[in-house]
Amino acid sequence: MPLDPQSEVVLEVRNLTTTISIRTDEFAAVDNVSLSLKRGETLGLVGESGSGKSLTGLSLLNLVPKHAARVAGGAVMLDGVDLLQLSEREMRRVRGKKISMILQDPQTSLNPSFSVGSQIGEALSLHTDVPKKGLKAAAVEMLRRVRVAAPEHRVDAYPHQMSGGMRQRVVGAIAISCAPDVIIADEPTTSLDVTVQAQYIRLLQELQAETGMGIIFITHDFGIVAKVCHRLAVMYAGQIVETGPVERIFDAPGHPYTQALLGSVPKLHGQQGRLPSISGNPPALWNKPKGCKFAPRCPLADTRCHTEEPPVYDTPDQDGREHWARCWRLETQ
Ligand SMILES: Nc1ncnc2c1ncn2[C@@H]1O[C@H](COP(=O)(O)OP(=O)(O)OP(=O)(O)O)[C@@H](O)[C@H]1O
Repeated sequence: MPLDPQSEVVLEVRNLTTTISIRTDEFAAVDNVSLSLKRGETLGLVGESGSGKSLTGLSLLNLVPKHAARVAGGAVMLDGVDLLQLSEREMRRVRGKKISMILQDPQTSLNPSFSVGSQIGEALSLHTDVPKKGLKAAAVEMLRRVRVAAPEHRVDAYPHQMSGGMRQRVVGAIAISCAPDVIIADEPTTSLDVTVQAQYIRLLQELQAETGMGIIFITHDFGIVAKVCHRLAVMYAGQIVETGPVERIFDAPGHPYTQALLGSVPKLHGQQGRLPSISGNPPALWNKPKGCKFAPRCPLADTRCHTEEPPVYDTPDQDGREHWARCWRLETQ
């Protein structure tokens, strides 16, 4: 789905840093992350396990697990307001209404003891002025919007009485019930089988076309990225190492990490592919290399890569669309 180039920016993240406490020390698991999202745009956040994708998503809603993590710096601008400056009480009003999250496992997002209708109704009553009497009818309407068959009956069902795909639709209904500007979808299809995955992705796209919401789509799966994302941000060891339009990154990845990830992945519009494994492991939080974080695994690294952190180099495409990567090799290009 092409994105209107005039589309306005809805979310702007600047220098977001989130630390994890280990004993008496704190380590940056999200390291100076900056990104932006336009209305109607889907931005894919990709990278290996542990690269900081989920923590980035949680930081945007100020939902990091407080016992272990802390948003230590940066700004998350939504509608001119820095969400990181809001009190927990103010933030509760924003969550769900302006920015929502869909998690990987619908089991953890739905309460097994309440009917799905009452859970959708609760979201609606928190953030909209639908009167109490009208909540059930509004929940039925939401279920219809996420293409749940026989919504008048399903509204009274409990989560365990539904299939995984249907539960994820209910989570989607809750997330969009208040027409948020931004949805963070963290591996929302991982627990679904391939056919249901495809249906769910189509649903998200349809809802996006209807509402113009921006989506940050966190995934391991480049097949899904090719289908749903307009732009990509590739994460490694807590940093974004490359950002650009999806086709551009598939055709001409700038960072050796992205190149390695794409190495054995089918081309755009090809069949689905998980991230292939790259030899070696990402660094531990407490043991990140001094220079480029990827240098120890990079086949192209030279001495400087091991000692000096590379800056960001812009390599826009011929239409001038933003594309950059954090790699010394781009210095001379
Ligand atoms: N609650 C926590 N306690 C301790 N460390 C954590 C916690 N949550 C995340 N981390 C650490 O922060 C880093 C980033 O984790 P994060 O879950 O954001 O990665 P990810 O890219 O989303 O991985 P995955 O794809 O496996 O979900 C990892 O090193 C992880 O071990």
